Amino acid sequence: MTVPLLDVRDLVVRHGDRTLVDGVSFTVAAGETVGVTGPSGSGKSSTVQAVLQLRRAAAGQVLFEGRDLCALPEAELRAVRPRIQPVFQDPYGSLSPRRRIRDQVAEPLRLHGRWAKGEGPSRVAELLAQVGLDPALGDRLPHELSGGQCQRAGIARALACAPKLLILDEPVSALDPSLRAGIVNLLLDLQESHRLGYLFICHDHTLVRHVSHHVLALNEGRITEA
Ligand SMILES: Nc1ncnc2c1ncn2[C@@H]1O[C@H](COP(=O)(O)OP(=O)(O)OP(=O)(O)O)[C@@H](O)[C@H]1O
Repeated sequence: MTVPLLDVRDLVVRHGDRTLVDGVSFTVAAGETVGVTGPSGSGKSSTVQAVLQLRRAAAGQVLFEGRDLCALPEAELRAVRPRIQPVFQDPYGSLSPRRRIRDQVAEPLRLHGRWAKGEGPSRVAELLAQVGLDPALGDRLPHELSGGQCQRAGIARALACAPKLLILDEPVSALDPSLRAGIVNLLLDLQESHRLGYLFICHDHTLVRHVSHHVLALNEGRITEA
């Protein structure tokens, strides 16, 4: 049996004596999208923060390629982190406002030892082209791009980490409706070409059902429908 990319088992997240996530289990296979919906305050962000190891799980397991991230020593966790990349709602918020797009896409390549001398700049241009951006836009600062272009640049930066799983936290809801389909189609194309797994938080029921292989509905920290 193949090991799922992500296997979340009986996840519990608490804040003080409040239980925010109460025994949530699901899997995401490579190349598959799992949608997460639910009203505000139902535990969607707390769940993905625990998957990203930004929040400590009080109980349960977060198995990524079979290894429990909650139990990994920090040094090993650091090696796994680049494989799980978040894409957030605010396209400008995920980039540094004062650094050129090119440098921000290059940074993960340098950090993770994939900046081959002489090939780095062409790799950045390739990543920008992969997300549908003219590589010349690499010279710009985030505020010189549209929201849609900026979200694409954020996705290029995530791809520079050679991820296997993207955590898409409302990735199109802050965008002008006319730009949303372009980003959704880009994500679908990238999923196919890179066999990426997606955990896709989305309030829009029509969209989440359109793009997801499975949908989890959360309510008060529990899955009410799978
Ligand atoms: N740091 C915190 N301190 C106290 N309560 C928190 C904290 N983080 C989250 N909560 C509470 O936990 C519950 C779940 O919040 P969470 O952000 O996970 O929900 P959500 O489904 O992502 O909501 P939204 O759609 O509004 O982002 C909410 O009642 C929230 O108020």
